[in-house]
Amino acid sequence: MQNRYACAPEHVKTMDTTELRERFLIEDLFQPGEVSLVYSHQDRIIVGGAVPTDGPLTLPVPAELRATNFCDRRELGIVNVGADADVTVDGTTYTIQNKGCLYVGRGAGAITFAAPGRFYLFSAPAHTSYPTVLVQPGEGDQRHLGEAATSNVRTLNRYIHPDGIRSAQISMGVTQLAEGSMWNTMPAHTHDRRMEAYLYFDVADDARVVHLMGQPEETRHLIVGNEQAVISPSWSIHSGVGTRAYTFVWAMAGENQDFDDMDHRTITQLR
Ligand SMILES: O=C[C@H](O)[C@@H](O)CC(=O)C(=O)O
Ligand SMILES: [Zn+2]
Repeated sequence: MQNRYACAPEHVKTMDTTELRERFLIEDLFQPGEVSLVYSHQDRIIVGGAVPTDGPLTLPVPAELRATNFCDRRELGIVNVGADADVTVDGTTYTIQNKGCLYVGRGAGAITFAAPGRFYLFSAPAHTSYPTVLVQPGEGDQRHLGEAATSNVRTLNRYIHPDGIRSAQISMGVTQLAEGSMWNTMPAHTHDRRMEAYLYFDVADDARVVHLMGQPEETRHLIVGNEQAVISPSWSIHSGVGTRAYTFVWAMAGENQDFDDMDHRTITQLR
């Protein structure tokens, strides 16, 4: 498991492209035949990618967790960005459709992933246990956002949240841009109560997303390709513009689970 420490905003101001990418962008999360994990000290979340090929893959229990099972003290959200495929938790099999989500509560035992899925993982420490629940695309709470005039028509699906799949601290969902729309989360916001991670997917091979990060008055950008993830500290904006439409998984952890508790910034405040 890769380890990434948290960075202060004063440090981020001084970073060049290479260092920004090393610290905040995860380019190689989806490796054929492997489960890849990155431990971030931003709220101690773990992001991962599981790409089963020849046979099912078992979620490893990295030594860094000092645990017997991955979910001994953690909960886990899984979104399938590949074709419909099975995940087995403690002997129960769930078929997650493309863009569907499985929540795995604290206390779960062995977790395995089957082909042809491409599974994105987001995990956080959990103080209590909630049931393992599957939600398929379209079954979450949907918000239709944006306008053609601002090139940000999109559908936001909330899966793990206080009125949906319950969790100890994870909030998680999928936002899909309409054809011809390119912007997400502009006007931008921060939420000092929560960190957030984005996984951009369904990005065309010859397309990129320009992800905006940093303090609102001191922004930086990352050029992001398909199935690459970005770690967004609580003090950072997280917004993106693609060279064409794309989809992303967003997931948060931290002090609260109040989705609308955001510190909004106007477009003209950004620097
Ligand atoms: O705090 C919430 C997150 O930034 C995302 O849910 C935003 C998003 O999906 C969107 O505006 O399209
Ligand atoms: Zn946010």
